[in-house]
Amino acid sequence: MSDDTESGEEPKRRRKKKADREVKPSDARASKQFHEKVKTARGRKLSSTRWLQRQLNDPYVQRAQAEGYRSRAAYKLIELDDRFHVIPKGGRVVDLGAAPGGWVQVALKRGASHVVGVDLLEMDHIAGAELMVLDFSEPDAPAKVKAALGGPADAVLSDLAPWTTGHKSTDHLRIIALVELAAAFALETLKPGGAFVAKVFQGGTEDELLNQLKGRFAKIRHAKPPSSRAESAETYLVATGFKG
Ligand SMILES: C[S@@+](CC[C@H](N)C(=O)[O-])C[C@H]1O[C@@H](n2cnc3c(N)ncnc32)[C@H](O)[C@@H]1O
Repeated sequence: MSDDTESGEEPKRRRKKKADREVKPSDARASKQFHEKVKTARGRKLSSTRWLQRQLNDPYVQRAQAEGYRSRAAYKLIELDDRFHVIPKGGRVVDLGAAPGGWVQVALKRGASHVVGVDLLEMDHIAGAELMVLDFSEPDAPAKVKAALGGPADAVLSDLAPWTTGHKSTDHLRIIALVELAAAFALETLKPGGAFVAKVFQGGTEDELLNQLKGRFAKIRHAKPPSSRAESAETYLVATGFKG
């Protein structure tokens, strides 16, 4: 996944033995009161040390733990929905790139009646949601998701963030490809009045995507929710009032 990922979970490849940790992430009291400094332990890369330190000092990570959300990313959807009202009560919602499930939890909490979450990674069960392990870039993936949805969507949400290779132009193309797939799916699946929310990265081919979407929605905006880290290139495209 891109280094821009803001999921509350440490990427698996960076996970180290508990004994390497200077401070337990679960020790909420300690992390609330002090800015934690994490020493670089033997065998832990500097990038992992930085990740751990950032997590321990992040108020959204602490809030997610306290409020039972699986990821700090949940707050991005909460903030976007507070502002743009993209999740209608009783609505059908698709969440692309859903793991570990923060957005799915938010969509259900905000009254969506049918939520389909899709990810390459397996997710623990969430009552009331249908979770699919699926590579959304596979040709038959959109049809499978539509079948699970069982009717037109009120909202198509995409927090998809590809795993990066380190090769800049390859990574760039992967990011663009995923956003375009999500947009194409939204255009095919939304019901009139529906909303499309997608993570995009500054420096992507946003102009092309915007041209594709203009005229199909009443309003298209870009928004960076306060919980999205300032140093992250991510922002969200929010298209509302699908015209059909
Ligand atoms: C930033 S995380 C999503 C966090 C999520 N919104 C939450 O609230 O917990 C991005 C997700 O996109 C998924 N992803 C990336 N490429 C994908 C693909 N081709 N198909 C399905 N999921 C993909 C990753 O596995 C990752 O879990």
